[in-house]
Amino acid sequence: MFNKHRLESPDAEANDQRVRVTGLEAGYPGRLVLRQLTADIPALAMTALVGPNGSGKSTLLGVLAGVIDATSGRLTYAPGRPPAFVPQRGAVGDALPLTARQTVEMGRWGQRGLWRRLTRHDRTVVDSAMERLGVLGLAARQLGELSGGQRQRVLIAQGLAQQSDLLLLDEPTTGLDPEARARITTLLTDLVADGTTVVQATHDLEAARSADACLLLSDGRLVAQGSPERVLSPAALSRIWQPE
Ligand SMILES: Nc1ncnc2c1ncn2[C@@H]1O[C@H](COP(=O)(O)OP(=O)(O)OP(=O)(O)O)[C@@H](O)[C@H]1O
Repeated sequence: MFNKHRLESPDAEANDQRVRVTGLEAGYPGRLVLRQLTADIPALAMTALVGPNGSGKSTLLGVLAGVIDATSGRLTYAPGRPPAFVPQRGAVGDALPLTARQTVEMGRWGQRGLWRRLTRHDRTVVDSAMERLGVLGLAARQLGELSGGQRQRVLIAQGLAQQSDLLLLDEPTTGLDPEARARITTLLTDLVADGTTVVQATHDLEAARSADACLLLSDGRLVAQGSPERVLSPAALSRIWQPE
């Protein structure tokens, strides 16, 4: 598992990190968001991205996932599969004419290609992902008809179906009831134990405190990284969330 001393050491072996981000600048047309961001994503660990609204968490996830291009800086990935990205459920159109099952099946397109039929193995992976998220019973329902929390679980199942060793999630437990939240938290912990590197943006300080590492962002810059106890100190929290 994750070795905290290694993360804090400037001599950390490159292969302790799943992703190394160096001097990253990224954003949207006409709007630079991430500025000179240098950070490590430790391998085989849970990393929480924390920071106020608009601090750049989703943008950083988008860059790590390869859906937002960096304008400068370097991203170094340890050998592994392409990342699986689970966006915020609000970022996924309600009007898509897809069932829950078809949505999860899209997670297999990376391996299978867009037009090929899914194999028996693909269907087993999809079933198992849906079962783990408790959404098998919703398989035939239209995505747009599901409640927010149900849709969230379907999107996480889609991420799981990609069978990546790097899972990026944007606020995976926001809007879930306590039982569903606990289920996702347990699932993510199990995935890390099984060899997945998990990165989640979250406003849930309890989830962030139980992560192996935290990256604290403010205004597009990295304010701190390391163990949750160090990064989420009362002083840091009051400085970031209650500016003068
Ligand atoms: N598609 C976009 N086009 C232009 N600006 C954007 C876009 N998406 C986000 N931004 C801006 O980028 C900045 C960072 O947004 P981002 O969504 O990365 O923050 P966040 O930390 O994830 O916020 P939240 O906690 O509210 O989800 C914000 O100022 C936001 O307004």
